[in-house]
Amino acid sequence: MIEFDDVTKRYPDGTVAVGNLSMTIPTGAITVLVGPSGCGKTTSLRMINRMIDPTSGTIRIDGQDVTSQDPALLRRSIGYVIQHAGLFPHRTVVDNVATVPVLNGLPRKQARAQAYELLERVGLTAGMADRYPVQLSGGQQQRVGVARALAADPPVMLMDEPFSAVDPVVREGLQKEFLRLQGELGKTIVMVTHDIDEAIKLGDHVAVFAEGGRLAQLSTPEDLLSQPADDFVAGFVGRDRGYRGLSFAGSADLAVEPVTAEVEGLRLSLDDAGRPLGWAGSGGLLPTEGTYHVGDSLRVVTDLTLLSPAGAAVRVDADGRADGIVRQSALSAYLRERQLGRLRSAEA
Ligand SMILES: Nc1ncnc2c1ncn2[C@@H]1O[C@H](COP(=O)(O)OP(=O)(O)OP(=O)(O)O)[C@@H](O)[C@H]1O
Repeated sequence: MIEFDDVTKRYPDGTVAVGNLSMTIPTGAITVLVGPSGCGKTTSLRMINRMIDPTSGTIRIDGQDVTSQDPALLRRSIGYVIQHAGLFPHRTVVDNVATVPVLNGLPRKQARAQAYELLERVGLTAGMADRYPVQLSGGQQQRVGVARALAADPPVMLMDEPFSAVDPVVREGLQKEFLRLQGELGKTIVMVTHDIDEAIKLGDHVAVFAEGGRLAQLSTPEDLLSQPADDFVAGFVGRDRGYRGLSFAGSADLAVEPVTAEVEGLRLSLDDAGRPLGWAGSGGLLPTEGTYHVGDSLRVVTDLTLLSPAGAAVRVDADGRADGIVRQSALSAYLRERQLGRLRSAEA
């Protein structure tokens, strides 16, 4: 657990980058700091590993005040990943990853063997390990950055815009890999981004910062979307928060109709095994535009009803056989009831 206790950072020119910040960052989860430019996210992150010291207040990691620890040793015990990876250009990839373990006293041979393993774990081939950073793509360099931060097996990792320097496709791949890795490792991760979508996708908890390092809200992504603390948060989260919030809601409770039901003059056509072929009507066969499974979110179902020529989503079982349909009207009645329930329970 990382605790900020009434932390303020005032730079010598008088700028208050972080003002009276108190928050608790839980162990073993991803907490994302998000907010507009200049609101103190990076300053807050860097105060955790003492790259910046607070003007007042205390930061504790597992109860221990960070200022009571030697800054160099503290930094080696905390993984740190930055935008553009920040690799040592004159060292090979494998040596980049092995650097901190060697500084920590691990024999070089062992550190390199471990580095090869880590590089494989983040999706890089052994052939890439002996190259220099400049010989890798931006996305590959970011992977090396993550491997390097993980090399000393630190319980805490700080990540400052780790995926922002790559194109959207590579970025999505890196985000997925990162979540998979975190699922295995369960580190305490603090990540900075200015991208609210990334925060919602990656964060178990999201801290929204406002001007002057003021913490506007710290909550789960779902609560952030459904119950923003104030107008600033609501505005920052964006206008389609209702729709985006549906990605956190399961569809298992949503009632389905039999696959034989007629919808808007169309009927689902099935193959011999019961798998959907399309919507059949007087004009011929129209595509279903996708199907969903019982484990999918309400966002997936909503999207399908928007795309479907019948305005209905088709549910399939594990073998791809259609086992129900949901029409827009039924979905919207369900969503309305759900929202009313949420508002009532928030009031109570
Ligand atoms: N060394 C410094 N001296 C004076 N002011 C600084 C210094 N470093 C940062 N600041 C100011 O402190 C405020 C917070 O900066 P910080 O880098 O923490 O913001 P941020 O939220 O990470 O921004 P961004 O998303 O643009 O990276 C900004 O107004 C910035 O200009």
